[in-house]
Amino acid sequence: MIEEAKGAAPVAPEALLLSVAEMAAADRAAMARGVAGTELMEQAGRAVELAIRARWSARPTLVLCGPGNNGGDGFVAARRLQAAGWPVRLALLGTGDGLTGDAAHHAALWEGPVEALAPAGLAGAELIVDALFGAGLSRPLEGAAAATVEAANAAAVPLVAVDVPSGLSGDTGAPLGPLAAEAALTVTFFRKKPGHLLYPGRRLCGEIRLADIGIPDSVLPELALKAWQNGPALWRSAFPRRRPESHKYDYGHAVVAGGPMTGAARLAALAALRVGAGLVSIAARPEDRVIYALASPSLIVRDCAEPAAWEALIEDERLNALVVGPGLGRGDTAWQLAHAALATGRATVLDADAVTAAEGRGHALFRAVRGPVVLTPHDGEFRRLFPDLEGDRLVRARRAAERSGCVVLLKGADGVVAAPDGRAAITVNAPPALATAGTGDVLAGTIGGLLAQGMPAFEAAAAGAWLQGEAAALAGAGMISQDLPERISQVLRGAAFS
Ligand SMILES: NC(=O)C1=CN([C@@H]2O[C@H](COP(=O)(O)OP(=O)(O)OC[C@H]3O[C@@H](n4cnc5c(N)ncnc54)[C@H](O)[C@@H]3O)[C@@H](O)[C@H]2O)[C@H](O)CC1
Ligand SMILES: [K+]
Repeated sequence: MIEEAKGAAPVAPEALLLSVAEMAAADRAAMARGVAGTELMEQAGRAVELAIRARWSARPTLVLCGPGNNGGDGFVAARRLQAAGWPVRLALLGTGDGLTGDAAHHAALWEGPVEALAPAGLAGAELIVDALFGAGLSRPLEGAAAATVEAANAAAVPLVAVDVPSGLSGDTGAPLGPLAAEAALTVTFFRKKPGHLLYPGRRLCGEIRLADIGIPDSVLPELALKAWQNGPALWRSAFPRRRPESHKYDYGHAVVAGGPMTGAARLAALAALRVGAGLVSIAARPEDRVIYALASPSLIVRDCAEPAAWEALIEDERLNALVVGPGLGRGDTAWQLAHAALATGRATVLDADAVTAAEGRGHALFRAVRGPVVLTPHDGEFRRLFPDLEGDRLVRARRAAERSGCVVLLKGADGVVAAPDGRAAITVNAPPALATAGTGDVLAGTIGGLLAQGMPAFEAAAAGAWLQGEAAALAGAGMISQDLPERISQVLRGAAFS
């Protein structure tokens, strides 16, 4: 289990996400260590200049500066682009009286004219730099700022956002109000924010470039450090290692509760096998026995005609990971099987029909949680299980995890894995092809297979979500869910961590 404690060396420091408030704390901590604010700003503006010059050749550029430090970055970028020979104009929101400190310092270094910010000013620009608002945005865009951003979005001119597209919340990835800039490129600093990865923010940012501006990583232990961009760095140390001297019992025994939709349970079981579970069983109704037996000679089919048989079956503690939900169908069976699984206190994945069966009675389910449980709802299932939770996906997933005592994987293109202790990971590698029937079954089985091998629940859910994305990318656009289990093996064969 990755234990996070303030002051501890952070896990996967390069994948950490900082909230807007944590970023400001990092800035302050850097300055407390003697890094000058004007130097941070110079480096931020330099990062913007270099990112622009790496992608575009010199062209008439208009830099839009806001009244604060985001604007200060814009002044630096404008000055540096001009020094590199670019034709640069600068337009400022307001009179500039509000510019203080670092921003005033850099505004004074700008030798060109300062225009008043207005939509008409966009005429002739072939590149726009949006340095209006960043971390300090506190209300919807209005007045000249709103009109100019609206005109910029309508113009067929690439826009480069400084830190975050103006109008967008760096924490939620949602615009504050009806309007946010649409960027071709966003240059941000020190660490990404959740808003860079959560939709629509991920789309509005365009390409994201992360720049080091001189804030030392040594400031990190002072910060909360509970959110990451999902990737192997976050859970590699907890990933099952294949050892030559091991035998299959070392890799656990996952059991999937089979139901009338046999395809779903087969997908889940095959995924558990492919991700390396030592043994995988399917608890099958007699009438489905042959179908499951034909799915793969590696699958063990156990007769399980009704919930009482399931309860008897899972008394066997060698079955150390239980997957309940895929293919069970709506109705009370899923609820009974889920409760029996939770009562064992063993690692359990509740997916699809098991999540839906808890609709309106989540508390009864959560009270039954005794051991590591991973819930894998999509948006609709989540809303039915946690109808009162508001906020962005990161906030809602965290609250659901805290309330349920389970790891919650809120599936989606910006999937969020959240643990009851507040840790969270946002997945960025889910290709659109994943929105296909059956991928949830594969995901549930993959996580079950990792739990069977002893991975802690948060890391297993994060690794499962990431593997799913990589496997889908390998499978390509025409992917169907049954391609995925084999592709997961392919990803593992090529991975340095398994
Ligand atoms: N040392 C540092 O902190 C560094 C920060 N960097 C850049 O600074 C911005 C954050 O700057 P800040 O001054 O806190 O806020 P903004 O510039 O984003 O906003 C300015 C100001 O505007 C007011 N405001 C908020 N919303 C609106 C609105 N809708 N309309 C009008 N005015 C609004 C509010 O008072 C804000 O304070 C960060 O994003 C970085 O770009 C450097 O990059 C590194 C050093
Ligand atoms: K901006």
